Amino acid sequence: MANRLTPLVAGNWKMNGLRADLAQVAAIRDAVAAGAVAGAEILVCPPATLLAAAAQLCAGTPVAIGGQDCSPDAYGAHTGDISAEMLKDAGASYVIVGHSERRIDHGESDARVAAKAAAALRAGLKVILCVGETEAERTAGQAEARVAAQLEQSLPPEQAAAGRLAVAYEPVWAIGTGVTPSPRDVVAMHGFLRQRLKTLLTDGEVVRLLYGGSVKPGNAAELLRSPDVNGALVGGASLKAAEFLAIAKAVSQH
Ligand SMILES: O=C(CO)COP(=O)(O)O
Repeated sequence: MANRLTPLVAGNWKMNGLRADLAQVAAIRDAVAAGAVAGAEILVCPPATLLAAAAQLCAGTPVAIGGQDCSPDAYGAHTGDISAEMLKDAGASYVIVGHSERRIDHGESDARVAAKAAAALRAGLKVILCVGETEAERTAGQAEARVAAQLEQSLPPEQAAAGRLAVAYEPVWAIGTGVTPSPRDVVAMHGFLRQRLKTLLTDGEVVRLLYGGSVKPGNAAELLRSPDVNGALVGGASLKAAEFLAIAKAVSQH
């Protein structure tokens, strides 16, 4: 049975954006409020410095704001870290955990990612959990095994996750490179992830599966049209409202 889940189109600004760029958030908000992307849920994840201001701009509108990471701890002596409670307090409703840039740059293990996801759910946030293989793993024929292991080991506890979990498939080699898997490969991996999710979670059928990695206005419709692709996690192309909205339109119309 094919899923017909409301697609989620999420922008991950990564370490980009100064206060002047809040104009992009306002432009996204205005277009969404005017009905430009009816049929898709829109989320912007700015850097932590802009989160409260972005949330204020979007308060009372359908545009959600999210964090890009959170601590597994609620508070305490963890210099530089931000807790899920703080994100929530600043106006976030989502947080991304387990992005490959965090796994690689900060040595985050699957267990730590699972603890972050659990902390986010405890704080009342929704979670986008990222998984994805490296180029070497794909070349070695280990893409599915790698992604399955990451999924299993970084999932938060099932009860907490119900209705509040999305999984993003982001092949590391497709992030920021302009190279994407073929639409066929995306369909195959998402189908595989759907089966794994159904085995692991009672509501695995309705967990949204996002694709991320060099999504652009020109390839969004083709990459995202499979029933098991329930949205996108967009990096570089989410920094400009016009590009992000073009992707969201392509997703909402398929
Ligand atoms: O990592 C990504 C989103 O989280 C994808 O980034 P790009 O869209 O810039 O390839």
